[in-house]
Amino acid sequence: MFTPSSDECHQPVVELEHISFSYRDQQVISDLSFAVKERDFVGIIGSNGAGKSTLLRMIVGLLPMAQGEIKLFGEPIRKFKDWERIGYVPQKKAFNPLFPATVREVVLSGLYNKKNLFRRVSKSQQQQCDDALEVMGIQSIAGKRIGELSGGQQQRAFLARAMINHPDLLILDEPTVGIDAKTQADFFELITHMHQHHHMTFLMVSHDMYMMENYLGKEPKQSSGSIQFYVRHSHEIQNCEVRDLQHSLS
Ligand SMILES: Nc1ncnc2c1ncn2[C@@H]1O[C@H](COP(=O)(O)OP(=O)(O)OP(=O)(O)O)[C@@H](O)[C@H]1O
Repeated sequence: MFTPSSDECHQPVVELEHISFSYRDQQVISDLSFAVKERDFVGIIGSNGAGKSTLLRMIVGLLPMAQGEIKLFGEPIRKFKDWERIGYVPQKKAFNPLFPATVREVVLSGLYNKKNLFRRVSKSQQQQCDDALEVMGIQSIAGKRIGELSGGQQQRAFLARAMINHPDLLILDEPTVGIDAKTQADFFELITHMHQHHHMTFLMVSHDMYMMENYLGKEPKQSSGSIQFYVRHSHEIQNCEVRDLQHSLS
């Protein structure tokens, strides 16, 4: 009987095909191809200015692609509409600490898109918000102003915001910058737990080599320019031949 290999039995979530990008005359990304598959944890490292944030911003549709093709869940990005399937936590420097919103409001804003910006928040949406706050362990600070929180608490709030729609893919841009070592370790434990137990796919930029090597191994799977991709599959992926065998027997 044919049993697909772990690489074959999980669908691509993000496909980058010969991507190039320039800011005016500065070429930042050149002919990059890479695929993130279901339930991968992909860590991206690279020197300052290598183009990591630019790449993530292209993937979430914030920057137009100059050349090449990006597919999300198998669909070309220009046709893709299912943005709820993707949670994105941008770099912290993109956040204005004077922003006058509470943690609850920030988390709820993850539900809004252009269509429902002015709708009242329903009971079930409040429940979704409570669930996200609970998963991140920040229910007790839901009423606090986001700007008053510590860096680690803010990161949890932004993660809860990205999680509120139960995304299949979570994209994180340097999520632990500016937070202490203990909080960083807790944060990594939280996201690796989510990777192993919540069947999610992760794409994360980080300068934290210790975490990368610890969770993703010492060798990058691929390098492109000065960007390197480290990959780990979740346990479910390693066992997917078994899963498929069980499916075919049931
Ligand atoms: N809006 C912009 N306009 C012009 N140039 C930009 C813009 N944003 C980034 N750049 C330049 O593009 C290059 C790549 O930037 P990017 O932020 O993607 O790098 P990075 O790998 O994420 O860096 P870091 O590790 O420092 O966050 C840098 O040289 C940067 O100065």
